[in-house]
Amino acid sequence: MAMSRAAQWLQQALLDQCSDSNAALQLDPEVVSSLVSYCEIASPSEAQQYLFSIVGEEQCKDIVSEYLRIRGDGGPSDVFTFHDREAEPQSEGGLHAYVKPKEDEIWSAGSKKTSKSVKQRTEAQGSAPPITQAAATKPAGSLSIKPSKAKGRKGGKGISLAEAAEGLALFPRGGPCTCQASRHKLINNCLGCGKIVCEQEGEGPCNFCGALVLKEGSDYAGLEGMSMPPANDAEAAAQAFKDRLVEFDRSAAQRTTVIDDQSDYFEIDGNAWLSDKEKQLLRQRQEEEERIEAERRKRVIVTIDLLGRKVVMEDKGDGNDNNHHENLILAGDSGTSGNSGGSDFRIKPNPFIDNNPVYVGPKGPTGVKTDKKLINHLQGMVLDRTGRVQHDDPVIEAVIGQQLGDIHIEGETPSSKGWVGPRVRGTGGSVDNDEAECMLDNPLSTSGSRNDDSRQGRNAGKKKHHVEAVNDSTTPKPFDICLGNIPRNDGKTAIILAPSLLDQKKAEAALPSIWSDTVLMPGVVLLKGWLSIDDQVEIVRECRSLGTGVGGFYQPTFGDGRHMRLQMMCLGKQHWEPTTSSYVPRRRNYDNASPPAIPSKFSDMVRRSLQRAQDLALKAGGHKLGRKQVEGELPNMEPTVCIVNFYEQSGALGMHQDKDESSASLKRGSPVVSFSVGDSAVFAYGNERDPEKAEKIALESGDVLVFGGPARMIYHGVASILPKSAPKELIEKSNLRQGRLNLTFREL
Ligand SMILES: O=C(O)CCC(=O)C(=O)O
Ligand SMILES: [Fe+2]
Repeated sequence: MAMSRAAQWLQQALLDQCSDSNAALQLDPEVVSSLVSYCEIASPSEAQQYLFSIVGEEQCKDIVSEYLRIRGDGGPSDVFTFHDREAEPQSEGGLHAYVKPKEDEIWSAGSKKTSKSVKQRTEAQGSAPPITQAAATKPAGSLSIKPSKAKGRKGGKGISLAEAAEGLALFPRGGPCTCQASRHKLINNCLGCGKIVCEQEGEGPCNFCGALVLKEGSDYAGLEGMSMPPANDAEAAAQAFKDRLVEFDRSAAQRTTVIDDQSDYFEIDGNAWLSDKEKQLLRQRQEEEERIEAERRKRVIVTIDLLGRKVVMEDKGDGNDNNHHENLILAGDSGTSGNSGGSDFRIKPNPFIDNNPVYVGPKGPTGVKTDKKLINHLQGMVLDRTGRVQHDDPVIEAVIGQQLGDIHIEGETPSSKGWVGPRVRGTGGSVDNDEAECMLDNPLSTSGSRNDDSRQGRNAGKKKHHVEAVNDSTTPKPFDICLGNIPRNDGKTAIILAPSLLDQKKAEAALPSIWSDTVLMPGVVLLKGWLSIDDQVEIVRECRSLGTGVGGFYQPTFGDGRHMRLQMMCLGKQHWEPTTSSYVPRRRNYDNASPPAIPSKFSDMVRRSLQRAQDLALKAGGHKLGRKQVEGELPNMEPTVCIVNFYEQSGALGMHQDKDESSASLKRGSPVVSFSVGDSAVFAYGNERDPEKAEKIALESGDVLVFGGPARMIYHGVASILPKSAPKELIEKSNLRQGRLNLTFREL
């Protein structure tokens, strides 16, 4: 092949240099011609690089630049050095040339002897530089070489990555180091021999075995982005799978979270993995948590429902926060709808209690139909109240008497069962909890306690018959109408409050002032203060004694399970049973006890008072006409039954007729004689069931009311009790607790 002008020039220049006996370069002509022929097929940069590494940069810099200039590939200013590799142009024809070392060549990485050894070998063997045609004709772009990091190195050669990977190439970098990455940073372990390569040694072939050692993510020798596109789908899938595995492995540590709660919470002191500081921190945390828990236990949450007249407190006994009463959220009375389920919520439920107060508006509790004519208890006389008879007057006294400061709520629930509730100064005893559950007894409502038109109770629904033996230990201790040992109930926490003071004052103010005996209507006579204080004290003593004995006071329940808002006992021949609204010899609904006899003193008082009432009735217009009953007349009556009621402050009795006595007695108009002792009551009576249409009077302690004859079937009821209205003397002498004692005598 004919040599180009540039090649001829190069050959001559090199020979001339070698012919100089002083020159460092001593090559024989054959070697020179091999060099030239390689340069001819190499790209300018490769030719330059090649010449620099064989001949030496210093020695042939000028020759190379002139050669390239003649080749037309750049003049002296275009001379390439290792520094300029980034700007390396494509070789002519897109060919890359590279130098493949002979198999027996040992390349010492980073050794400056490289060019020399090649030179020496070349000299010794007189052979051409190692150029293979195959490599020389490798297609462009198949491999590219990025600039070496060992900038400024003299010598070096173009290599393929395949060579580099095999550890055959020389990579310029720092000198050998034996620190094993203890002094310098770690590059990596050699995958060939395991040598630890440090930064001092740098990336490149391992100094020991020659295998390529690279940093993770290295772009050394252009590895970055050099990956070949997958040849086919299978390869692509395999590569993707490999990448996924590698990524999974790489991020394994981040994914794995170890929660050592044993050492976090339970084992502090003996934990070998914790430092002293960590132990201290954990101890502090534990103490803080224990403190918060102790405070939580001490906290007592009390809901005072002024509208619903109730006090309800958290029962923490079972340790469960049973918050399943969200449907019982208290609603304020909007004044129009009275819809307790409306959006007009005023009081949030106490989340800790089972018995959240339920607001019952004029329409009654949600889902319960009540008479729409029920009287709004906030207007005048309290006729429409919700609640039950209760045993809790001390706390009511405190609340009503605005002595809230007197209530000492004890910090902790002493037992898991009941709340040892508010204690009131001076009473010494705990406040009873209300055992009743019914919220529906609307006093004076037509569907009230003594429902329908008489003492005929609702037979429908569940009946709570208590037919156990009288002395059954499950029977609660009878109610004591006098202060002293107050019997406890079953630990439920709802307490029904009496009407607010405002309500009571309004009710009182609305009542007519009656100072003397009066015929209220034909057949209804009020004997004002007829019972002397001594009589009253006697009545209290007898009732207390009978009431706490067998067949004594109990809180009756209607057939539908509702409780009456009073304590009751019957005296005489029969027991009136609210579940059936009938007279029975024994109270099957409760403890099977038979009623105690009516004390003769009582019967005597009845006879005398009735006599007085009859006289008044006659004077008022009633008179006898032969055997014919005349309007206003009150017939005689020998009491065979007495119903004794004790109303606490929230007690009441709905509008009803007394019509469970014998038909003969009723037909005759046999009068009912009623004694009132203790706190005053707002008593309603009239010819209609509608309490709004009823007359209201105050029945005070000592009053006797007689209704019979033409008024035997009047509707009547107790709207409310006026607290603290009992005569002081009576209280002092009898120790009667707050509330009202009422005895109604009738003939069966
Ligand atoms: O307590 C009252 O004044 C009335 C009692 C009553 O009506 C009854 O027991 O039937
Ligand atoms: Fe009655």
